[in-house]
Amino acid sequence: MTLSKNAEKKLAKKIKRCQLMIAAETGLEFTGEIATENVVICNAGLSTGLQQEVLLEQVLSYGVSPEDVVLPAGKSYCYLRFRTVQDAREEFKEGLRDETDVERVPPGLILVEDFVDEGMERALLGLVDWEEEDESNGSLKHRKVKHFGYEFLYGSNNVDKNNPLDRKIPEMCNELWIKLKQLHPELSWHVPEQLTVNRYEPGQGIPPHVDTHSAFEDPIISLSLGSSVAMDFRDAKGTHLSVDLPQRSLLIMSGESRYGWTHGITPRKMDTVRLNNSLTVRKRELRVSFTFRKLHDGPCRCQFPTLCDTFQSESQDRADRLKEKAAELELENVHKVYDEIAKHFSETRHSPWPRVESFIKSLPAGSVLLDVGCGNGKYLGLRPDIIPIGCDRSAELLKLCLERGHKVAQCDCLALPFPTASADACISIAVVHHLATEERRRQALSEMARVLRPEGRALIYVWAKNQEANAKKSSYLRQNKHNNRPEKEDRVQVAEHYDGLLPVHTNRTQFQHQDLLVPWKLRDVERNEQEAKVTFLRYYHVFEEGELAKICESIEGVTVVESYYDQGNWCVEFRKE
Ligand SMILES: O=C(O)CCC(=O)C(=O)O
Ligand SMILES: [Fe+2]
Repeated sequence: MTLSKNAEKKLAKKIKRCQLMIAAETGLEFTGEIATENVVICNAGLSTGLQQEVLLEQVLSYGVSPEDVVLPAGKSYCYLRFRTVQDAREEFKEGLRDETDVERVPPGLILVEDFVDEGMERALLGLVDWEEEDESNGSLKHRKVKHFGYEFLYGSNNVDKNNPLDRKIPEMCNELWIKLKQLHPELSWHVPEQLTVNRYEPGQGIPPHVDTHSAFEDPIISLSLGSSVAMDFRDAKGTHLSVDLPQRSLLIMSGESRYGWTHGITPRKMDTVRLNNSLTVRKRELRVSFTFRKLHDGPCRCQFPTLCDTFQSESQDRADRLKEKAAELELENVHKVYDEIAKHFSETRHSPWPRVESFIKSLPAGSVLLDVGCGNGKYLGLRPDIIPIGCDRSAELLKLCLERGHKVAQCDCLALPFPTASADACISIAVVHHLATEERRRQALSEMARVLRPEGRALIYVWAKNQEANAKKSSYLRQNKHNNRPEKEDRVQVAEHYDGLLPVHTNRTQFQHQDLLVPWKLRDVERNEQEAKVTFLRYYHVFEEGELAKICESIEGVTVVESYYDQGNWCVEFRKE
């Protein structure tokens, strides 16, 4: 618990008083253990000005939701009534965690209690004239702010480096750095260039945010003056920690707490404070915080991509580049490769996959079956009583189909040369994962839906990123005869004719990335040497669970009938309405 010793004592006394009063009024005894479905919260009742919503919002965020909240008229306590004693215990455990749990704070967060004394607090508060209207006032609807050095732009949580303010950080603050350096010499602390003073009336707050990574150095510090407050921290996994910031304490957000968690203050008039095994509410007073930041130049290189502006913009750049280069990438690293490896590839592709075969076997006689990306045509000859038509981009693979007497057409799956509603069924096995953007993958699936007649069915297979679903290795991984392990160096190899970086996968190992190049090693027959091999790199986008079904569902007139995992593939059967 982050209360000063004094406040802690005061609160403990108050709680004891409260308990005695409730005991006298109701004849109940306090045990500290839960034996019924009721949990009493002291100093949290109608007479303390508590609103039910405030209580619910806070209690719900900790554990099981209560069936009922009882706020007896004119009393300073309330009851939470749970469905079962078990639920009440859960809540008690969760909401009123023991001392160590309550002290949980985001990693890297340091709280220095009583960082300034009351004299310094008064002096600092006196620095800001809230009546004065000038360029350093931020225009915010719900709270007042004043900026020094640079304006902190709350829209972007950034500053305009080219637009410094005339008003600099007051000199009085210098003693804060000296003290901080003495207390925490391990911090790479720089003298700040920017100060934002936030003024929160009770009931006001600040939305969850992260101070833009690339704009400011680590750490960011914030001094709480005038009132204590609970600050909410949330990480990418959804963990929520409420950290109590006592009056006159200094909050230091460094490392993970600076980069991997958002921080914010929920707008409300009181906070739930947990002390030992008790819960109580504390009214907020006027709080003024001093947040100091040092500007940072260049990109951020943190380990927390979810909240990192640099990572987000760089990955957007990568995605944009990939979009532009998608067709080129597919030409070089899919179509040309299949033409080169057609014969060898075909030798490795004989037996039909059982569930694809049973899909084909389930079709009524006379059905027109379209195989989009038919390869060597291994699914075209399964039934003499249907009309299978294959299509593929690779002329060399189509030659093999023709040799086997199949009917095939050469085309790109993004534009099928077949009339709308002309096929009864469609299969596309291990094809859509060769398309380099989600837009193109959706386009191919939409084309299949278009050519299907109403009620027509399609079966799609794509490679799964996870090759070990249900703790069982896929046949692809099981063929790892040489005990291959992912090779680090290979991952940054540049794909020829593609100006982005794509990792090169190590065959027969789990996928490390979603977009990658998979090597195909071909014996060099020209040189007729057993060992001389040429490596071709095929582009793949391997699918996450649910990804394929989600795209199919987003196509108008398509209903997903089944979505399943089969030997390292994500598979969807869909029907056209
Ligand atoms: O009031 C505080 O302590 C924090 C303010 C804050 O997060 C900010 O200004 O970015
Ligand atoms: Fe902030």
